[in-house]
Amino acid sequence: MKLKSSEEICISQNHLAQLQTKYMPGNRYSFNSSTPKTRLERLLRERELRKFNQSFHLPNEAKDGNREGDPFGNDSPNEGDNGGVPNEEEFLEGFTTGRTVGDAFERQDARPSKQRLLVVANRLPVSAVRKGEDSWQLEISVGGLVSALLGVKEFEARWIGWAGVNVPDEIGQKSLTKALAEKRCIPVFLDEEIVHQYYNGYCNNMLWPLFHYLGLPQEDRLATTRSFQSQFDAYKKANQMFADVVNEHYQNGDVVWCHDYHLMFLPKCLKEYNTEMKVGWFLHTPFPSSEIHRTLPSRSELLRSVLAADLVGFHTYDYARHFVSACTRILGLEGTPEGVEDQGKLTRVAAFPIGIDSDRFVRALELPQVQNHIKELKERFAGRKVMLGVDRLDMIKGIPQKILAFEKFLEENPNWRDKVVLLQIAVPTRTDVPEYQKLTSQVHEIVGRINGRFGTLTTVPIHHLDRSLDFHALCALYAVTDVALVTSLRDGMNLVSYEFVACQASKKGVLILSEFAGAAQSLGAGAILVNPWNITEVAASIGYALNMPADEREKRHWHNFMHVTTHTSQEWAMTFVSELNDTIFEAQLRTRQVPPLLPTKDAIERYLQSNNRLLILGFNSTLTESVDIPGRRGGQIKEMELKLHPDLKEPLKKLCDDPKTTVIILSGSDRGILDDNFSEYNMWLAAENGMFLRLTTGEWMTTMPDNLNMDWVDSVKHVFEYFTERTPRSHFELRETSLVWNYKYADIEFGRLQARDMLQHLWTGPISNASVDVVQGGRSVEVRAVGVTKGAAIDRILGEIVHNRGMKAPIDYVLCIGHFLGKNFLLNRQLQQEPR
Ligand SMILES: O=P(O)(O)OC[C@H]1O[C@H](O[C@H]2O[C@H](CO)[C@@H](O)[C@H](O)[C@H]2O)[C@H](O)[C@@H](O)[C@@H]1O
Ligand SMILES: O=c1ccn([C@@H]2O[C@H](COP(=O)(O)OP(=O)(O)O)[C@@H](O)[C@H]2O)c(=O)[nH]1
Repeated sequence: MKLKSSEEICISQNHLAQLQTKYMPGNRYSFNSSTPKTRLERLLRERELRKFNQSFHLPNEAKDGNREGDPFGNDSPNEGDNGGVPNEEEFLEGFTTGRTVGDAFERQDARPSKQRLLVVANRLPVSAVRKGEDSWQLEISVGGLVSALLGVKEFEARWIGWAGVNVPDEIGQKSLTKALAEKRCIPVFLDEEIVHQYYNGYCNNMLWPLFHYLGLPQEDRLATTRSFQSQFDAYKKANQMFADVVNEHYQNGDVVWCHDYHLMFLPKCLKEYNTEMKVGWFLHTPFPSSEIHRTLPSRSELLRSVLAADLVGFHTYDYARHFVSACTRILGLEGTPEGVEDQGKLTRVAAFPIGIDSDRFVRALELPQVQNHIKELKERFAGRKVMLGVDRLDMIKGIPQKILAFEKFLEENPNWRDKVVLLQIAVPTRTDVPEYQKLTSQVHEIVGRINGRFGTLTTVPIHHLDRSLDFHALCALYAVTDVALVTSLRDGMNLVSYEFVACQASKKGVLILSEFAGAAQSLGAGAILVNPWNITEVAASIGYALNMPADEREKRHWHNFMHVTTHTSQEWAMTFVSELNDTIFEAQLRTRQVPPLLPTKDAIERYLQSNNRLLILGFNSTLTESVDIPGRRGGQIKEMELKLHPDLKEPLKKLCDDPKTTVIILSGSDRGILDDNFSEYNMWLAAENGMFLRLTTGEWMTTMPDNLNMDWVDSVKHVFEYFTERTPRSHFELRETSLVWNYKYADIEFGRLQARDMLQHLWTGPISNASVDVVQGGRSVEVRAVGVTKGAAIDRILGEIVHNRGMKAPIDYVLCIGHFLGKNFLLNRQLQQEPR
């Protein structure tokens, strides 16, 4: 890190003073005029503070030699054995120590405090290899999730996960726990059977292919369909085991960040244990279209468990959108721009594209050992352009497709055959899963065939390695590459493409990138985007990339380099945690706005003391039987019948027979429906929002205001018929004072679009001047004569009841229970003013 000039530091000190006055006094979220009120304001300020902390504190720390908690703070390339670039051991230390800016607002002195972060992922950043009864060797794990999270140095973090090894004995478990503790890692011990069913089975044979659009097991994988239930049980059991370890180590105020498809059940387990826990969940893979997710037998359970988290994150907006859509279509919940809402509880859903620790790569290129590697590679491949693929040997990476495209290129361009080489690093992964074993032989076979076809006695066109490389070797390879080839069929993000760009400052090579990798959204402008399934297109792109003029390469590289060096893994983690903190704060604010729960004990006591009570009850969604998930199960017919819940019949009868209690059913439903359900009770029925009233022993009378104009009905009916015909599974009800179009069972997104169109027409079309109210419900549109509201009707209803009963004593108790919408607000207000 370069020291800033004194002038810059001086400016920063002024800036500090300003910031301190602006943000520091009092609590982070206290409401005075200078504190941010909206989420965006808060997040913007927090971001500004983060930037400020980075630019202001680091030079001072470097100057003081105070590098505690920041082993890489002063990274002059000449320093230390490693030139300031951490080796893998140190790299790991970097993850486990460090400062935070997440809670900077809470400090008075502008020196941020550390926020404790529990990172929970299936795999620990190190895998353990047993060397003796109680001795262990720890090796860094390979994969994008580990790479990205190791770059996160701003929190006091602990990592909880599986060490990739079965440790059945107590001595082994104790000694491994101790060895891992030095790396601030905490193991979850999974036995072989669980690993087989949970990791190899449910995670990697079921969820992984499904989330990457490869579908559920078919043909030879069909047998696994039968073991689905036991695998799912093991999945839940494994998630609970992770939760138990988190609970054991959790301290108040910790942020718990759960990662990936292995742990979709974890947020629910954690919240069941402690509702106060701050829980975030991030998915590193794509989240597929809801039509794909819908095929999964445990689709609903998994979605609901994830929704227990406070914040749910994805790499791209597309994945976030798919998730919200799955929650609306499969669970019938409300999707909003903020996330998913269920009975007033919001789970925030957003995109947080991951990045890499780009500095680490840039600095590594200057190390002597990397320079030596680079020299060797240049000599080895002199006179040939180098193309590179680096992937785990996984079917989603499109390795066979990549190699076939390269073959096609060689086939069509004989002049390139001795001038280009493809180096493919294929890291073995999930080797216990049969699909992966099959892929390995398939790739070997194709590589052998192509090398046989185009190789000579001294050279082969493809160098294929079934192994991983260490960090330095990888950096050298990235640096000497002319064209990197990423052909994932689907990929959550793909960090290899980022790492390649970070190492290309001098060469400015070309990136050919699958449009189905999340990275295509961020590096799309500089890369050549391809459809990996289209081998002809990929072959042509290889030719284009190899022949690309220097100025075009430079422009493309620069664009991507800027992105990779600014959207780092540190930024990613800090943004996620900062939004998680903010989400919790927002939820607390919202909770304050929700009307408090009825104090049941108090309500009962007062009920017992009172002598002339009035109970006003809604019907639909208040006294009816609940129907299963709407939209999918054919529950429409059942619910349209609107039946009183059988369990309520007995208590309702008792209430109605009590001479001290008057019960009114106040409903939007028409008279017939109320007659069908309540004729046998001694009560008042107020149909169509109170426009019709009857004591069950008497006749219906109307409480409609005089001169209610209903001339508009035919025009509206015409509009409703039109939309009902064009919106499958929608329907409308023609009542005497209103018309209601309901799309609760229709495709929710289509229903909403149709409703928007309909409202537009009603507000601006032929009936725009009629004296009607057009009311937009959750999943309905209602048109009714002006004045037809429960609020307006209640006065007339009360007058009628008091008169009819010849009531002398005042009403001394009113309890109103219903499923109220904003449109009934008037009624609520009136009742609140009633004497109690
Ligand atoms: O732990 P394994 O089963 O050996 O698999 C390795 C990791 O693979 C996946 O990585 C994903 O995360 C990357 C970073 O966000 C992303 O760039 C990439 O597109 C994904 O495939 C998996 O999601 C991890 O959980 C695994 O650890
Ligand atoms: O020999 C190798 C090959 C790959 N990697 C790392 O593995 C990660 C792969 O991440 P990516 O997001 O591309 O895909 P994933 O494997 O997570 O699906 C990258 O950080 C690579 O640097 C590595 O350490 N050694």
